[in-house]
Amino acid sequence: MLPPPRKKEDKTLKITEIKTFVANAYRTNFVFVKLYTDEGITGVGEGTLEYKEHALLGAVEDLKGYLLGKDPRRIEEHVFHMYRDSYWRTGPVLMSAISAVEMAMWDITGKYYGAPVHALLGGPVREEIELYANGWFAGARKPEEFAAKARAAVEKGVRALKWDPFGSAYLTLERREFAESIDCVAAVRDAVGGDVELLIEGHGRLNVETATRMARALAPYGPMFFEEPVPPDNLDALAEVHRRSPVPIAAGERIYSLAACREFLQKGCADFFQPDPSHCGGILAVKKMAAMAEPYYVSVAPHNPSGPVANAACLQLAGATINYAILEIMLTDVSWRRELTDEMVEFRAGKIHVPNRPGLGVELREEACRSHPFQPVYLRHYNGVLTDIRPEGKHTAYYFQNFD
Ligand SMILES: O=C(O)[C@H](O)[C@@H](O)[C@H](O)[C@H](O)CO
Repeated sequence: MLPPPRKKEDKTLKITEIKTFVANAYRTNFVFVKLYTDEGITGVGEGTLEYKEHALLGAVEDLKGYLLGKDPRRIEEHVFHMYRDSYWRTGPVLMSAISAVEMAMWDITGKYYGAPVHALLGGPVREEIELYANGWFAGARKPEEFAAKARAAVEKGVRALKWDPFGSAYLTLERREFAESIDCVAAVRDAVGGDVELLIEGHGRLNVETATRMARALAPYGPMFFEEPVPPDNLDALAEVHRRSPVPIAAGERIYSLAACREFLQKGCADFFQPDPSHCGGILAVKKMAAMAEPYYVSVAPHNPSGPVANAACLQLAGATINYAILEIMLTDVSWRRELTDEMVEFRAGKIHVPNRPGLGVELREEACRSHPFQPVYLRHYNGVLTDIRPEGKHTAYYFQNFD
């Protein structure tokens, strides 16, 4: 229930300062945005966009002229203006900047009204959400290594595992590469048994024919979905694979506008739609996209491999979105992830609790962010070092506070 407005509702609340923080992490640098107001309430957002951190910081800088002095509770209005008045609209950089400040405005609004964001978004619809793990495989290269790491994650209570078994392939797979990918899936299925969900990540790498053949070869292993089977720039190709695939298809992390969402849904591209609240325009954009997906009977499973603020936004969306299917969680990160915020993720029996703290429920520790400055990270999907992006020993199993 929405709490009654506070007495000073008529008072203006103004954004007085906008700061950005970049903190180096496991597979990326987290990019956080913090908004300050004249009432002393602050809000945090995250636009983490690996390989484009500097461009993102510049895009946030460009939004300052519009945002400073504005009331952060007028979220829809501000997003409309930041989007329309950019003229060169959409694209991951601009949309991630808008997303980060949008999230921070939700955080402030929730704190102002003393309510968690999901209570202001039409929720709650659930108190906890099923998760699937990403990053559980860090360091594995051979099928038996993936199998051992999968077994370890399942022993910790994880019930769904995502990974990319396609090595350095792009567009086509040689006969040997094709067989190795399937061997890896078979080894993991064999290790975890029939009750655990397997989610196969394609990172947009195959052509229609190869992806279709792969989908058919994956079918005996019963994956929950095959993600981004083809590159993201041809939705007709994706729809074609979806029509011909015997297994469910997921995609959408590289959809940045309601217009692209419309095309994605109308063309029948997937069973699971994966907009990212750090890239598609923010929390309300995901909520709108989820509503657009509802009459197509498409579920949303937002892309969420980034940092603690993005994760908090996804959790709030999960709490208020009826067709939110499953929450992505990175099981591996740097050991200092826990220092960067006061993130408190309650994990129990394969599910995560939706937090009830006002706003997004997570605070940035500015000093800790400053002690882990930017370091370049490089895309590794097509160069054969998919699973090991830091020198051996630098990544750590990032298990949530009460991961048992
Ligand atoms: O579905 C996912 O979680 C993503 O695709 C991630 O794997 C990264 O965003 C991608 O690797 C780009 O760095």
